[in-house]
Amino acid sequence: MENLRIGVPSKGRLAELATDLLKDAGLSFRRQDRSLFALVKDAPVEITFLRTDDIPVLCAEGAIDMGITGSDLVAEAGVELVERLALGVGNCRLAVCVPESSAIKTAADLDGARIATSFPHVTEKYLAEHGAKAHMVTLSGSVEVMISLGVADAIVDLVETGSTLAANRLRILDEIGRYETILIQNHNPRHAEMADRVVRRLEGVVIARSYSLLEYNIPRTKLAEAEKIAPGFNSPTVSALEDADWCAVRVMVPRKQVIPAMEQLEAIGASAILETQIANCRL
Ligand SMILES: Nc1ncnc2c1ncn2[C@@H]1O[C@H](COP(=O)(O)OP(=O)(O)OP(=O)(O)O)[C@@H](O)[C@H]1O
Ligand SMILES: O=P(O)(O)OC[C@H]1O[C@H](OP(=O)(O)OP(=O)(O)O)[C@H](O)[C@@H]1O
Ligand SMILES: [Mg+2]
Repeated sequence: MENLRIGVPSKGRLAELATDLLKDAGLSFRRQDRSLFALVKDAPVEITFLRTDDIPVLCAEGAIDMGITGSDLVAEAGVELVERLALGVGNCRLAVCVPESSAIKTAADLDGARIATSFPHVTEKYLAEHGAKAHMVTLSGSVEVMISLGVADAIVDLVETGSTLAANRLRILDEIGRYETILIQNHNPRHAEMADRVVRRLEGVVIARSYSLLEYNIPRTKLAEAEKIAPGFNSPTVSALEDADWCAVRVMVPRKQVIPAMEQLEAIGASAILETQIANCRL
């Protein structure tokens, strides 16, 4: 059977994120210099390095079976694909932005305006939904500067921290959508069984990265209360201790909730509370 082909960003902010995820999932490869192709060790998989924004269309066309790219770029490409897995990285929003002092106050005010963007299709759809028609200036980058260059009255661009907007004295008029890095697949992969294995492997890493393992000892009388604080992915594992009044608990806790959970557990009488990072998991 032919190898499964996975498209991975060759450069830009998603390149390293995607490569690290695949390696952590046991899909290791070595990219030589600027080569556009690599074989995965010990699996019938080959990696093709492509531009992030070309990955959706190349996947839909069948040149690659799977790909790692932004869901914003999938929406913009408007192609038929299967979204297999959200990868928990690359979170951003697409927003309509105007100068802080602009007279444009609502989406309807965009009627007749000039809008600079790298997302013309998503923008046109948004404008149509708001009954507005605008002159589109389509660019591949540096969109925020187009207002001060006098090319546009508004922009539609990705916002992450908001620092680019602040630096250019722009404000968000409306949010069009929220996006993240995803694993996509075409409808007829060359190696469907391997494609499912890639999904399961990456899922193990994605879940492991977003959870920690908490272990603690607690008086049995407080166990029910402790389980409310940290209910776990499935349910906590409880083991007996030499002192029959106490038990030991192991539970998965979302990373962001670990510190407050530790504090609350301590407050109800837990002791020896340990956090361990999970490298990989199958649940
Ligand atoms: N702050 C952000 N700005 C832009 N894209 C982001 C941001 N955060 C996450 N992303 C995601 O990264 C994708 C852009 O990936 P790309 O490979 O083009 O990286 P880049 O660093 O913008 O490269 P380039 O310098 O070529 O523009 C976006 O489509 C989006 O899915
Ligand atoms: O909200 P922030 O955290 O400031 O991030 C958003 C900025 O990052 C991206 O630009 P990028 O760095 O990719 O430059 P580019 O315009 O050359 O693509 C995006 O196009 C915004 O300009
Ligand atoms: Mg960019």
